Amino acid sequence: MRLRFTKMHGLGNDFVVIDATRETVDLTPERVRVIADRHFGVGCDQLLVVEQPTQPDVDFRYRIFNADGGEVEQCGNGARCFVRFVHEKALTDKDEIRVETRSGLIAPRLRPDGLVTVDMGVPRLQPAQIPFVSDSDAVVQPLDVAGETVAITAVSMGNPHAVQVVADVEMAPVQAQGALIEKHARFPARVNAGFMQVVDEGHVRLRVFERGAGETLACGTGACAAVVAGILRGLLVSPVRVETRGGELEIAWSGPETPVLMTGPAVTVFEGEMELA
Ligand SMILES: N[C@@H](CCC[C@H](N)C(=O)O)C(=O)O
Repeated sequence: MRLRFTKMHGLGNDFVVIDATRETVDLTPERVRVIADRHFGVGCDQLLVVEQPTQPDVDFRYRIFNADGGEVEQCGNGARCFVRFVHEKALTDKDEIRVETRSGLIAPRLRPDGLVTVDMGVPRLQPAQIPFVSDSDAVVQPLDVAGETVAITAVSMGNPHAVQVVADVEMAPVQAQGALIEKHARFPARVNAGFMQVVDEGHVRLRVFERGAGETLACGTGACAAVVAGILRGLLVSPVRVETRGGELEIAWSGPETPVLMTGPAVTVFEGEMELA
């Protein structure tokens, strides 16, 4: 199978994007892993597939696969790249697009300055919605990680996040602890592990160990979840500038039962073709 793709990134969180609106693309977890492999394939953190919608009044369906081959519910940086992709491929001329994802509808908007704002939906905070095994719905909950108690806030942006506050994000045990939190038994669907340093009430530094991809240069849903956690903990006031290793996002949230708005860039790097067995 010959696969045409576009390589894109949002703040260095990189994607292979496939247009499946006109032809069916037969993706297996093994094929996704090969495409995402940085030595034997194209290389990416996530693979994004753009399809025709399955629901009325929706423009597209957008599917997301982690580098480990697993299909997931949501991807914030991917949502911004998705909008740029459908414009560059002339699949639509709408600036405001309604998109079906595994976890519901999102509404990205391409702005005149080239940045993309995405309505990422209302964050889910009840343990069962995340899913997180807990008898309590307290904002801050203890999590035992290899004998150490870590204070986390569990948030779903469609996909699950465990956010902790750290003194210095550059010194945080992102690799070692992130890998343990990702597969923690209290997160039955696994989880993205966020490490957030609060600089002031409108500015944080963030690193995320992503489920199915390891640490990435930025995580859009991770940024949304971190700001939600920070506001719920009384540490932040919307809007918040989120500094990642790959660049900055602005995240706005007016509080429970309101959607999170994420604004940031999306970049096309190159187009290519790959032979898939
Ligand atoms: N990089 C993404 C999130 C991709 C999915 C995530 N690894 C998961 O498994 O939930 C983003 O920008 O949000």
